Amino acid sequence: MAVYTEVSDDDLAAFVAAYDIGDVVSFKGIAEGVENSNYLLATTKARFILTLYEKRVDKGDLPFFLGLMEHLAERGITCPLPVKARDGEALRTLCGRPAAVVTFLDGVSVKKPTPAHCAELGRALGQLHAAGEGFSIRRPNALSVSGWRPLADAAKGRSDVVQSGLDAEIAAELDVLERAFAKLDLPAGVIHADLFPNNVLFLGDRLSGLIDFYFACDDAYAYDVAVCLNSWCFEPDQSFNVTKGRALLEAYHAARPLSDAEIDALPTLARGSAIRFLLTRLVDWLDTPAGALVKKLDPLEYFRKLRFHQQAGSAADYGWRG
Ligand SMILES: Nc1ncnc2c1ncn2[C@@H]1O[C@H](COP(=O)(O)OP(=O)(O)OP(=O)(O)O)[C@@H](O)[C@H]1O
Ligand SMILES: N[C@@H](CCO)C(=O)O
Repeated sequence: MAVYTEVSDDDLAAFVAAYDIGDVVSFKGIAEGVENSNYLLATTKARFILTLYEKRVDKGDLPFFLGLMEHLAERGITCPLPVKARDGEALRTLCGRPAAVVTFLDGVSVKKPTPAHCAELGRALGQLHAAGEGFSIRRPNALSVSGWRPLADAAKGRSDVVQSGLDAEIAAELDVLERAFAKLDLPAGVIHADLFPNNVLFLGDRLSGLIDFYFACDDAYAYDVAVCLNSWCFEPDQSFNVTKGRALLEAYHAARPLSDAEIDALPTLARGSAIRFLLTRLVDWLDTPAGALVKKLDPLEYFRKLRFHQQAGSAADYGWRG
């Protein structure tokens, strides 16, 4: 579910009246997503997504997210474009929550990405990184290496109910990663940081849009590549598909060339990205009450991915041919 805040007809009518987007034709909550309340809003002019930003989104970050989507859309990236109301503001309030209207993108997300989808994704990610250059607002990645220990502490003493020995495994991994990340000095800029298949839309085999920029931040570009290797290139049996990895990396490299340092860092970055999603899923798993409507995501999926990366010797294990 992702409708935490119900919007009444009167509230909606008053809200839409501030825009030049036509009259409401239909308004429907969207089930997918876990962070915010999303509605599909159809008007006499077009379709839009209306998002009410829920508790986990820091209000102070919204100018970054909305400004970034505008910056990227102006540079040819197919991402939602925030729609300004007549007073020139895209960020408004609805039902006591910060809210925005963005353009609707056609397409569907793929459940089982093929190598062709991975190539499309790699190319779009490279283009996204290049297009983000020059964006003026900064947002450090709160879920990078300095954010992992506090998450592990939040789960400490409880994670063994998910898997015996998990606390100790996480602590040992963090010791390794904190040292390894301290040595990295990689090209950085705006990254999406959560470009999972559910946040990428396709029309057939062609990528038609990127959505959900609410984890976007400043970090190493190659970390974003590692997030995608994790979320696009493993099979349901948790084996890594080298053909998909190669398709993703080669298409990315063609759009934004990877340096030798970035390529060498991939196993470390993939481990880091695996622990990031393991930890956020673990804390959510432990903190979400039984019976809550939110779909809980399996932390152990990322523990198994982490195991693979711990064995990876070089980028060749991800399909990189140099
Ligand atoms: N601009 C858009 N165009 C078309 N569909 C969209 C758009 N924005 C969101 N959606 C739809 O709404 C769903 C939820 O959106 P989104 O992923 O942004 O939500 P979220 O609550 O931030 O979720 P999560 O962080 O779990 O991915 C998407 O899966 C997609 O189906
Ligand atoms: N993509 C995240 C969910 C938050 O967007 C995950 O799979 O853990």
